Order: sequence, then C-alpha cells, then structure tokens
Amino acid sequence: MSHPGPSGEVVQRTELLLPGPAKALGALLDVPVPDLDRGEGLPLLWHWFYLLDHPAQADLGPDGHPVRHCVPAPPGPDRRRMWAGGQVRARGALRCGERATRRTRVRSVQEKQGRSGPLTFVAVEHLIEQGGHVVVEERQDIVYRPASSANPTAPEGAPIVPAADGDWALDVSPTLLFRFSALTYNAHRIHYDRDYARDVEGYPGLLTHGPLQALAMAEAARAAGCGGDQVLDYRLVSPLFDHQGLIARAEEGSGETATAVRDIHGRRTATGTLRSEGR
Ligand SMILES: CC(C)(COP(=O)(O)OP(=O)(O)OC[C@H]1O[C@@H](n2cnc3c(N)ncnc32)[C@H](O)[C@@H]1OP(=O)(O)O)[C@@H](O)C(=O)NCCC(=O)NCCSC(=O)C[C@](C)(O)C(=O)O
Repeated sequence: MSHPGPSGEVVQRTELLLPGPAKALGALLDVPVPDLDRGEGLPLLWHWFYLLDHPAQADLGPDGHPVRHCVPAPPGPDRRRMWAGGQVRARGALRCGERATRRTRVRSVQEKQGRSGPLTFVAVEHLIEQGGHVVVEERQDIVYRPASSANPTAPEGAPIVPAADGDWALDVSPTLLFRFSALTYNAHRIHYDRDYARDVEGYPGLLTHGPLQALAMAEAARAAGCGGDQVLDYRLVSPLFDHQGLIARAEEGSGETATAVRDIHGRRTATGTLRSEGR
C-alpha cells in the first residue's frame, strides 16, 4: 500500500480479496452469499468490505476518524463528519480469489448553505481495478458540519408503520452497528459510543451508518429480484437512530428501480435509484 497522503494525492491499496468479509456480511445481514469461487462476483456495494484503510491509532481524532495521513482529511478542526450520499457504478465483476487495487482521491470540495447551517461537501472518488480493468467506479459524498450546527431531534410519539409485504427490514441494535463498524474498520464513535454521540455531537441515539442504509437499499432490490442494475445513486436525507429500526423497499419502474429507507414511524432517511447503463 502506498502511504496515505494529503488531499489531492492518489492513495492506492492492493490486496487479495478473500471470502471472509463477504461471508461475515452475509451473517451480519442474514442475506445470501453468492458463489464466491465460480460466481458472477460480489453483489453491488460489497466492495465496501475490502481494501480498507488501516489508519494508525495515533492518527485518530476525537470522533474516531483519522485527522491526518488520510483521504479525505477533515476540512478544519471540530467538524462533524457525516456520510451524505454518493454514486456507485459496477462496470464489471469484482471477484474473490484475485488481487484488486483501489485508487482514492478527493475530486471536489464544495461549500454550501443548508437548512441546518454551513455544509462542506467533499466528493471522494474510488476506482477499483481487477485484471487490468476498472470494475467499480464510486463517488462518496462526505459532508462536514460545524460543531455549532443544529441537530435533528428524534420524533416522539409517532405511530408505528409496520413493514409491508416486500419490505426489507433490519433490527438496528447496538450490536449490529458495532459489527458493521468492525467489518468496515470504521472507528467513528457516533455509531457505537452512546455517551459521545449524545454529549459531544448532540444526537438522541447511536447513528445508523450511511453505507449500511445504502446497502439495505441494494439488498432490498436484490431480494425483490430487480437484478442486473449496476448504477446506484443515493442520498442520506435524515439521520436514522438505533431505536428507530430500518425498513428498505425497492420498486422496479420502467427506466429504473426506486429505493428508499424509512424508520419504523414512516420517516424517510435515505433515497436511491438503481439503473442499468443499458436501460
Ligand atoms: C446531509 C445533511 C446534513 C444536509 O443537511 P441540510 O438539511 O442542512 O441540507 P439541505 O438544506 O437539504 O441542502 C443544502 C445543500 O446541500 C445539498 N445536499 C443535501 N443533502 C445532500 C446529500 N445527501 N448529498 C449531496 N448533497 C446534498 C442540497 O442539494 C443543497 O445543495 P444546493 O444548495 O446546491 O441545492 C442532512 O440531510 C442529513 O443530516 N442527512 C443524514 C446524514 C446521515 O445520517 N448519514 C449517515 C450517518 S453518518 C455516517 O454514516 C458516517 C460514517 C460512515 O461513519 C463516516 O464517517 O464515513
């Protein structure tokens, strides 16, 4: 692996993809693991469990994310990092049993004014190559907010909206969030340290990871048989806390599959569309 450098630099990592992370994800989400020896490659978004950065403990900041020798680096001190959305395009099969290389760089930094205050959006590009071809092309939108920004509150007393036929539901417990953090080597404390999430960042509970919600949308589409879609565009539109459940749904339309995540009260927390390049 090349040593992580400052923003603008390309950070590269190569490894042999082993079956372990895919099997661990299957067990965590109770989803079918495809044939890892002879199959068509890993399902959409399963690359998130491979080619992970391993920052030095000494480089972690107070929120558990690295503050130096990392891409992206936070745009300033005392910022609150969130995963805001992104786009993932599968351009070929990513297979276990073969080496793969990921190249990462910051594509753009944009300052915006949101309802909740100033927002710095950092678009991070990841390209994964295997066998001489780019097989996964991804943009991750990471947002940084000042510590003084207004935080959402959890709606109280709203009626429960039960899961319907075809919904894909997860019980979001601290153990699920902890195991997802461990599988992605993500030490961000908002997902497992309730005291920190409440007292320092001001959230009413542990936050459900953005990638976990995106994965739920992709898995809902896979379970619904909306097969073959290779491009996912998604946004995390509102924080989802650990006591609020996670219910994903995917519905195939004429040009694309619409997908979303809601909490047990019906509040939408993520939206996405899946499409094939050819449709
Ligand atoms: C993103 C928040 C702060 C915007 O907050 P807001 O409501 O203040 O924004 P807004 O007023 O709706 O929009 C302002 C501007 O931002 C843009 N915008 C607005 N939303 C997005 C988006 N998603 N992606 C890209 N752009 C976005 C929007 O289009 C607009 O741009 P414009 O002025 O040009 O029109 C707010 O919607 C929010 O809190 N979303 C939920 C975030 C969340 O819960 N993420 C998952 C948990 S954090 C996590 O998983 C972390 C992890 C894994 O540990 C890790 O660090 O990597």
